[in-house]
Amino acid sequence: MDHNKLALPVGTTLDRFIMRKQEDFPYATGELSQLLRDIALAAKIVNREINRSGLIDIAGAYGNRNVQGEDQQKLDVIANIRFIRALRNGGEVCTIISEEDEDMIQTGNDQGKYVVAIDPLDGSSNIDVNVSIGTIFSIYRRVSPTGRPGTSADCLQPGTHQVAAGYVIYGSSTMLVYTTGNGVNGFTYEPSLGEFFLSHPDIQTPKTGAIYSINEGASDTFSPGVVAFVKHCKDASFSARYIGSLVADFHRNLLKGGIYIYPATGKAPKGKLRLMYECNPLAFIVEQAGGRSSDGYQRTLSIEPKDCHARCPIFIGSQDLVEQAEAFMAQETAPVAATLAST
Ligand SMILES: O=P(O)(O)OC[C@H]1O[C@](O)(COP(=O)(O)O)[C@@H](O)[C@@H]1O
Ligand SMILES: [Mg+2]
Ligand SMILES: [Mg+2]
Repeated sequence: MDHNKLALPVGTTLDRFIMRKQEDFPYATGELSQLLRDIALAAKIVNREINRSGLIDIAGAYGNRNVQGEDQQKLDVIANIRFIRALRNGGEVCTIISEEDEDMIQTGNDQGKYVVAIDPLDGSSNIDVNVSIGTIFSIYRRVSPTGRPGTSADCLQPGTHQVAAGYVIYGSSTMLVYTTGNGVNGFTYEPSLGEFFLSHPDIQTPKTGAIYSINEGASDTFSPGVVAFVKHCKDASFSARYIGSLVADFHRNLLKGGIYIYPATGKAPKGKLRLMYECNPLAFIVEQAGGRSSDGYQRTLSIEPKDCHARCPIFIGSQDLVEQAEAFMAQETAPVAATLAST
């Protein structure tokens, strides 16, 4: 598909962009378009809550723990409610997998063709300190359009089956970045007009870069391959950048070139990040932008999810950097020099 078949000008509204892109698909019925609009609507509402979170009493912990064993922040809960409500009211989604809910959420839209996996609020540790946070979503089509919706066959599909994925970053500006498998486009929110406008058409991530993002606080439990790759980055005078909000670290590296790694650690032997609503959607986007994503060995999108909240290590970003990291992982016991020579 020639992504530029319909190169819409910067400043095109998201609504118009969705509508015009739908025309690329003669058999499109508009349901996915409507679903993307529902997500954009919820993002606008959550954006408003985030922007004024310091003024109203929505800062701090909610007092519950989620299925991950994490203390839920009030904004985690508010964002979760807002997105679930928008997806339920929109009517296109039969089942939702949310980071904040242990079980799959059946919306009651039994005719809904889509399953959505969502991280309503990403970067929870940064909520109260005014650092960029986000929302991450992944969309699948039901495998069994008739019959009981939300079966595990519908919900536990590999990332290669995603029909769309994206994220919202609530930062110095608020942006929505998404793909439907035909390139990646970014839209910036203009609050006074209540509209998202095309600001980053057809995003291509640089093939390489000089930024590495990893929480070195856990480095004493990194595997030899990760240790060797981090040393390689330092020897190459790369810049270390780590915000602690996956969406924000990913977005920076997507635009500037770089690699984000959340490896297996002593505390998180399977990695910390969740396959269905963190790793898969960002892997779909980075691949559509010319980058790469794996667990150090296997392509992220081909990993078979065992359950809704399955975790996996992630190495994601510029093609060359991820390949280099994979070479170190493959040769965990080989001397660094030999590994460098072979990459
Ligand atoms: O504090 P750590 O271990 O570096 O983990 C930070 C990572 O955890 C996360 O906060 C996990 O996501 P949630 O905030 O959605 O739970 C990522 O955004 C971030 O990259
Ligand atoms: Mg997250
Ligand atoms: Mg979250």
